[in-house]
Amino acid sequence: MSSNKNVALVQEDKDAPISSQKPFRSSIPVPNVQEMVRSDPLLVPKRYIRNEEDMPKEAHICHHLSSEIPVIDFSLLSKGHQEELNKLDLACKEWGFFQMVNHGVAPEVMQGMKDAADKFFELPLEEKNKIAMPSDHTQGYGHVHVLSEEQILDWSDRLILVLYPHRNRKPEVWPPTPFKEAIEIYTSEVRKVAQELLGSLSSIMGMDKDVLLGLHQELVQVLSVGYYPSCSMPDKVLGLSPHSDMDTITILMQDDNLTGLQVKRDGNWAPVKPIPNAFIVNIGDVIEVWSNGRYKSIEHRVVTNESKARLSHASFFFPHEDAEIEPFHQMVLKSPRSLQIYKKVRYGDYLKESMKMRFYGKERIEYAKIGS
Ligand SMILES: O=C(O)CCC(=O)C(=O)O
Ligand SMILES: [Fe+2]
Repeated sequence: MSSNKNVALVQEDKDAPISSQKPFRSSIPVPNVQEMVRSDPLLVPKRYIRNEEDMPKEAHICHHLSSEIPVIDFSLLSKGHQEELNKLDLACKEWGFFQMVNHGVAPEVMQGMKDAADKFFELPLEEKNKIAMPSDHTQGYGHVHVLSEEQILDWSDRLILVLYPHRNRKPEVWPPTPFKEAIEIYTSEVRKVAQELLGSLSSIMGMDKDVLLGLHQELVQVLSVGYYPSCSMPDKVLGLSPHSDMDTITILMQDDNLTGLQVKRDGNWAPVKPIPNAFIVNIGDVIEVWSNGRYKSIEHRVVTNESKARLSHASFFFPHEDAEIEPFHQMVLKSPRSLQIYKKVRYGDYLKESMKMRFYGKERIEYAKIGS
């Protein structure tokens, strides 16, 4: 693991607000992967080759587990069906991941977003670079989480935009119409789903539906459209390093025909096979803390393939930086020996500490553990 060190070589601006303007820390510049593949489809520079233990080896991929990833019916959840709420509880406890069907977002809205994103990523590099991520924040087209020259790089490029709050938007790095419109329509629909889902999560944690959303103070929303080019050596690289999400929940729209996302399960990896038009939802670190570890923010990663590029659309939902995150009393009581595992953290501090660390595995949540 020597070349993926937990070090930050970039200068840190200690006084800069960690606000949602900086959902991630500024990255050092790295090559555009799509362009690299376009100019030489066989080239895989050394910087992308994983250490032995991270290479996506077939022996560690449990295809049979894909069908066990829970499927939750959102329409039943929002009607308060107890059986579906029990399924949600189990899914968050056992998997931290589930597919969500009947979420109410129209297929045309989803397709509109996918088509517009496809068109954007097909544009020549100089066109896409008109909205390139600048060095002083992390919105726009580029890369995030690259903290050192030694870091092993992900086989992907992405477009990252803050949607809410509006005051944190950076209009200068938004793509032009019609992609812009597709983003507005799609993300506002996903926001409604997220708010409703927070209601269900609030219920299964023994609270009134609106409590969890209220505790966010402001529901910060970030979109990350990931482009994972094909790779001539898919068993040597990763599209995205293993990580857990540091948000409350993530709602992902993936390609209906390509599997790339894998979820960690008992030390192995379960591919998330797309169900057409379903969303994939995962629990982030914030819910893990609030639930005192009952619900898990599970590690996941993205693998590439030899023949096709894959696009994914991740919507991250975060609390306001001033929100205080602490295990709910009733969740502590439900824990083995009623032991509280996590302490109270201000979310902005959690983000700040997390971003000093490498984007890898589940190490970042250690900061919120009692005794750390
Ligand atoms: O692209 C994917 O399937 C997953 C993306 C993801 O995990 C992330 O952006 O945090
Ligand atoms: Fe993720």
